[in-house]
Amino acid sequence: MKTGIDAISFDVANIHLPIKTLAIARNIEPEKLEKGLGLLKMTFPDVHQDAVVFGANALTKLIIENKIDLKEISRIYVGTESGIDSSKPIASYLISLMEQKFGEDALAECDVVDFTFACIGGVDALQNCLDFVKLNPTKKAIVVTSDFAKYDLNSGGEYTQGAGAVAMLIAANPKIIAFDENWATSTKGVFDFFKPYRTISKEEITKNTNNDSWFDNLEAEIEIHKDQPVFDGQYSNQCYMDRTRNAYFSFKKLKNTTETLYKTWHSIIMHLPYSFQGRRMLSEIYALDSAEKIIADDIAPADYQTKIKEVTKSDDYRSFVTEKLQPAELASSLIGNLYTGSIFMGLLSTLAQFYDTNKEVAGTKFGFLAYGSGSKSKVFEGTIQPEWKSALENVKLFENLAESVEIDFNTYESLHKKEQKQSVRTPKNEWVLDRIEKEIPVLIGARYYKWVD
Ligand SMILES: CC(C)(COP(=O)([O-])OP(=O)([O-])OC[C@H]1O[C@@H](n2cnc3c(N)ncnc32)[C@H](O)[C@@H]1OP(=O)([O-])[O-])[C@@H](O)C(=O)NCCC(=O)NCCSC(=O)C[C@@](C)(O)CC(=O)[O-]
Repeated sequence: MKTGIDAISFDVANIHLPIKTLAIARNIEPEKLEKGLGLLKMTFPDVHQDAVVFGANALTKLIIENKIDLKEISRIYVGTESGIDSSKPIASYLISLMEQKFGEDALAECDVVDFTFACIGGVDALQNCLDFVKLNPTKKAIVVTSDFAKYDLNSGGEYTQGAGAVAMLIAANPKIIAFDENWATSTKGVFDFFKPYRTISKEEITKNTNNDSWFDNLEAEIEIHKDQPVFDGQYSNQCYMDRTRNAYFSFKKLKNTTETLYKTWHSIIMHLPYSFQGRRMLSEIYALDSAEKIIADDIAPADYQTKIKEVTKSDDYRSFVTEKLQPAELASSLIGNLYTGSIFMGLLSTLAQFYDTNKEVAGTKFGFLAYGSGSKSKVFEGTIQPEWKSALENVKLFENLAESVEIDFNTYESLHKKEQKQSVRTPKNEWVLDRIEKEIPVLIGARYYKWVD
């Protein structure tokens, strides 16, 4: 029995800063970002948007556009690294919003949970749901990936920001893609990118307050969470390369094949923290797994890096990139990093590109290289199904992205600093963050959302 993705939908922050505007403001050569990293636009959440809003909008679209009977849904598993609570998962918020929209108890028997492992949490949720459907073929699951990739102002990650969600229906005999049995994993505990709790002293917190008695209960130090990660960019690239290479060659062993694996893949879908990450990172695998052995595994480390760099400049590699990777890059250039959603947006971008150019890809194999900082890679593959085109009819990815509203640099900075109070875009037919409870002490921090017609 086949299992895989039966339907797909998405929601992204539909306001953006042109990357050129950011480059000029930060005194970076625009060509570096546009031609070196492949960036064109950077989406950023509006005042009324957060990871719950993106997830709820993608999920609502998935349900309505595919006329999903919620009684058939046994699980909604969320991949995210933008949790807004250490206890209550985003999945719990999604359930309450779906009940508001589709009726009380609509999902009362549905199992829901968040999966967190940086950008690979959505792939972990997918693998888990596939196993569940294999065991329970009459049941269905939904995977929602939702994140806000926010970096500090002026940091090396600033131009890779983005925000949004992808939701997918996982079922037996799927319409879009059926995944194969083999999944290879490579894991190593590292500090390439992480979002630690940072400590702040009671003295620091209370120095500007008028001795409010609520603060008496504070411990000497409390832990605060910041959306922006601590990261080492070039080291994170090295970890990405090491994990994906190891998982790729483990995958070959699992398949017991000596043929050049990537040649058997019609398209390659990778985690894209920015558009050109895949093409910059895949050159090592390309060279090591080529029939001609472009580089040897055992050359001296200094030469090794130079050789890999040379491979990326070759005509062969360039046409390989155009053929197998570029369709996945297109949406990433217009959105930025979606963390858990990036790899699935790459799949959607590839299929939308083939849909719009009327290319038939049913029966072809797609290879997936997932990565999450911290760090873990998973390599797996799937076959595009005969009904993929009809399943994509309503998605209209590039039409939707073209409607994104441009913002200027001052608006971007005031949104980033949370100084902006008024939404840039008037919401329509979507979920919005209504308010966050500020009253002390009961329900402080509780978030309330509403549907806007
Ligand atoms: C991604 C980095 C490291 C980039 O770091 P960087 O220092 O901005 O850029 P770079 O120096 O690595 O590369 C610039 C490229 O532009 C080229 N260039 C230069 N000038 C020009 C010009 N004038 N015209 C044309 N091209 C130009 C230059 O030649 C080079 O291309 P290359 O030759 O190496 O292919 C940085 O943005 C960063 O630290 N980002 C945040 C972390 C990150 O995204 N890491 C990626 C791997 S980890 C990951 O993917 C997981 C993650 C981040 O998504 C989190 C999670 O798992 O949750």
